[in-house]
Amino acid sequence: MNTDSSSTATISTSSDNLRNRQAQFAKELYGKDIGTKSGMSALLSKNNDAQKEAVAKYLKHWDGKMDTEAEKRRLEDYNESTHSYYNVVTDFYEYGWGSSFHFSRFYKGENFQASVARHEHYLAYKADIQKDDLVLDVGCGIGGPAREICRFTGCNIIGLNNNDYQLAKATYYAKKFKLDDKLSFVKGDFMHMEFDPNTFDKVYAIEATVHAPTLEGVYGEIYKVLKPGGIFAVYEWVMTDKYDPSNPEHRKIAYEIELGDGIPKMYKKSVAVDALNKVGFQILESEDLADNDDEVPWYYPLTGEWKYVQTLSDLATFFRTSFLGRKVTTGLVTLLEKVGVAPAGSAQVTYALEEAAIGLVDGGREKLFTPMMLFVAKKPLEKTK
Ligand SMILES: CC(C)=CCC[C@@H](C)[C@H]1CC[C@H]2C3=C(CC[C@]12C)[C@@]1(C)CC[C@H](O)C[C@@H]1CC3
Ligand SMILES: C[S@@+](CC[C@H](N)C(=O)[O-])C[C@H]1O[C@@H](n2cnc3c(N)ncnc32)[C@H](O)[C@@H]1O
Repeated sequence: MNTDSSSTATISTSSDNLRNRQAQFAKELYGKDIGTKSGMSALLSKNNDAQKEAVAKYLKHWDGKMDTEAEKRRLEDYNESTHSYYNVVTDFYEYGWGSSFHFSRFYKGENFQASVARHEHYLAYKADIQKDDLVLDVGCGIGGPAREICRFTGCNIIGLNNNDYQLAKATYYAKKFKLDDKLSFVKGDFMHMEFDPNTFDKVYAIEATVHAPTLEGVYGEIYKVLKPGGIFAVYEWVMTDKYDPSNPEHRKIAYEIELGDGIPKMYKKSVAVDALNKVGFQILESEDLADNDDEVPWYYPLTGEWKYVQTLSDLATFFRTSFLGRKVTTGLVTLLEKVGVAPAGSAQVTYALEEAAIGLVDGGREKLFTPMMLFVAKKPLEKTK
């Protein structure tokens, strides 16, 4: 009994320490008006020493080693490592992609923003989100999807995130767009949720739970906080059934995705299915939305192939995300870092993002990887396990 309570106290003290340290660090990195600047302007105003430390903390696990020991270290350090990853990539993401940090399908004639919003609406529809529902957004980024889903359905959303900088931005935008009566954002690790059990009507997660060291861990936490009868809908990042980890070409692609996207370990689809079942969910639907003959593939903005661009309004986004645009960004950031305008380590981040882009496109083309494995799962009314 004693041992139990003292170990619980030790765990919560150490997680409080981590939380305080991370919050303090974000303030050092971004200064007191944290969250109010965007993209390149935010990047250029970062503190040099703090940025150097954040880049080192992210990249220390990515030294090319693919053995089980290296993987174990990445899995153990998932929280700090992911936190550091988003401390250094968030401004690039916002500059290159916008405020929703996920992929989407594209229809002919549909522009980039419309496709991103439709992908979010589709998940809200699949999760059966209704007006005034209390909804949890697991790994909410800077709140792009939460703002869109709130406008689309009229629900109330709590966004959970372990990154202080993104939380500051999400909170700032909710206020700016007058959605702060419906949206709130809280700091927390999705592997150890602090909400009361059976709190939420619906839960969704968009391209976030892939950062978990184990899918069973994060799905188990979601199951706990969802009300009985509630729905969980997720776009999961997984390697497809075609992926063979013993094939060096396949493993190289998975490693590029892990490195460039700050993921401790990419799992296969079957691992996600087993994890959902094991924690008690009843899977209502599972579909790989990337497994189709779409004329415009989901990874097109990263290819640099002009033939896919759908509207003139997408030209700026397409240029920034394309191979050529990325080279221009890397060159400019390298120059700005050399003359002391961009913080130290920024160029290294652009190299890592380049690996991400290459791994994602190769994984997409070969159908070894999908960023949109849709699972719709229900927490049964009666306890089944
Ligand atoms: C990391 C996870 C689980 C999801 C994020 C998905 C995407 C939003 C990102 C994956 C790779 C990112 C890159 C960029 C934007 C956001 C992603 C597409 C850039 C285009 C941002 C601008 C840089 O100069 C190049 C980046 C390449 C990778
Ligand atoms: C690719 S972003 C997606 C963000 C958002 N869902 C969207 O689509 O814009 C992944 C998100 O998961 C969050 N995340 C990663 N690990 C986490 C953890 N252990 N606990 C809470 N959030 C986490 C990151 O901080 C980031 O906001």
